[in-house]
Amino acid sequence: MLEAKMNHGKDGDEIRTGEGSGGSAHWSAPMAAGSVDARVPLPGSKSQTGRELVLAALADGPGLLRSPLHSRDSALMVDALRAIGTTIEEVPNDGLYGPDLRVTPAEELIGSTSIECGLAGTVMRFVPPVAALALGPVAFDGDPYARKRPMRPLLEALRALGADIADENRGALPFTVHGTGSLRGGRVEIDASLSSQFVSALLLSGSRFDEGVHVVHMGARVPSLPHIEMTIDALRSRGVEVERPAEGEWAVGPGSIAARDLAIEPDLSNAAPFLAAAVAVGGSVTVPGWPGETTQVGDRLRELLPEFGARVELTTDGSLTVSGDGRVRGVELYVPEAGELAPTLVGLAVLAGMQGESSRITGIGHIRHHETDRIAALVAEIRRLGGEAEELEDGIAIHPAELHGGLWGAYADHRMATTGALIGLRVPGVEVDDIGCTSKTLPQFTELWGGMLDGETQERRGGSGDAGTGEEGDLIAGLVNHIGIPIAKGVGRTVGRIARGISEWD
Ligand SMILES: O=C(O)C1=C[C@@H](OP(=O)(O)O)[C@@H](O)[C@H](O)C1
Ligand SMILES: C=C(OP(=O)(O)O)C(=O)O
Repeated sequence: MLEAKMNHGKDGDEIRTGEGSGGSAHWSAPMAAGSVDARVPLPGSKSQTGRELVLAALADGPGLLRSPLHSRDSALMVDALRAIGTTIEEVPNDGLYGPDLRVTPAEELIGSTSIECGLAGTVMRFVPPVAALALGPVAFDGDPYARKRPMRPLLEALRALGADIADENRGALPFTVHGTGSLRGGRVEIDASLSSQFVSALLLSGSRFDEGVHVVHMGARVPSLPHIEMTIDALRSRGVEVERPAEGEWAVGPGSIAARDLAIEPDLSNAAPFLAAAVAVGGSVTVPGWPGETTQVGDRLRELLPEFGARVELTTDGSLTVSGDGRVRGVELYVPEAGELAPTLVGLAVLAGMQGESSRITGIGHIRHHETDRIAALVAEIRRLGGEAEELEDGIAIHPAELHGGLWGAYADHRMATTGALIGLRVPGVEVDDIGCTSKTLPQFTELWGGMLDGETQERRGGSGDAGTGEEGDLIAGLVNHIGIPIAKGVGRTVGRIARGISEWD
């Protein structure tokens, strides 16, 4: 499994611009020579993997996570839970993207350890309540920008529930949770307007608090509500009753969390740039394994991409196909629930701007607190390539403009990096400064992106083998076709490369 050792910017100064944030070489974003035609199977959901790891560590017996995500964020979560005594073992499977995980909860969670959060919001928010249940101090720290991400409302809520926390950076990383083996719990007021993860964090561990937890949101709009639905869903599927006493309130009673053997869905938010590619350059992209029912916010792409002019089809065998004709319409979108998708949506809006159309994407003020200030970063990078973008208090406006090539800063943010790749499909000479930061949730990004475009090359060449070295990939594509998940040969080759490379990732 990928180890959590890629600390983008960890030893350097705070990452402010995209230039050289991670130390990896610039990546020339490939331009599309024509339309795309590819199937792109994606690894597991970051958000589900993180939740299910936490719940499995707190459960009443050993459990299994099938086809989990293996990426920097998930590795950090695994390491964090191991550090406080959880046993997590890899179990080989037949999947494309790494082993299953068997999780055996600790008899007693232990402290006197430290936890590296990297840039993972899920680790820095979901693990501190678990650490309060451990015996002894647990010190948390993360990447330079992680120290800027809001923590205060959660730390204050945990204190109000009985936790002892020392936060030398006053409301941000680094801080130390002095666990005592239990937490009183009860009713707590919290302002979750900066991140839904504060609510999810309290609910995930809440049933292990002596009095359970009753979370009362006090403040402006809570963003990313589907992620709270995902938390509730995950808890209910493990026998934890979750109530909603009123709007903006969630409660779980004290009790146990059932151990489970479950499968993680593909990451539908990571599907966004791939599906958007079909809108950007025309043709079609299919993501297999699309769940018929899901709480993942990426499912909203089925309504959001048609706003740009795409056609979307979800087949009964669970494949989502997005098709376009290369014309990208401007949009007016208000998407507080889908901040995670916003960088891709903005990328498409930029391409619409190149076709003379204006767009406004609002309801996303909270993405200033994601891996970087995404509103400032997107506007700065779009302008750097000659685009016309404007920061709004709660979003971004894009105006018609031609773009030219140049450096696209990723700010150590995986979704900034993939947005640079998306724009680079239509703008020659886009260089992403730190494509390596896609390892946060999708270490295979460049291979899958190249494979998607190889599929396009194959299509233009009439489907014959083209790259000369693709036998193994063709074999895998053929095999996977045989078991019912057809993929383009180019992607098959990619998966072949990934399969060969898995043991080299760490
Ligand atoms: O709970 C989760 O897994 C997440 C919640 C959301 O955070 P915010 O509420 O901070 O937007 C989302 O953007 C993030 O990528 C993952
Ligand atoms: C906001 C994101 O991540 P995190 O879980 O670190 O908050 C994201 O993946 O877009």
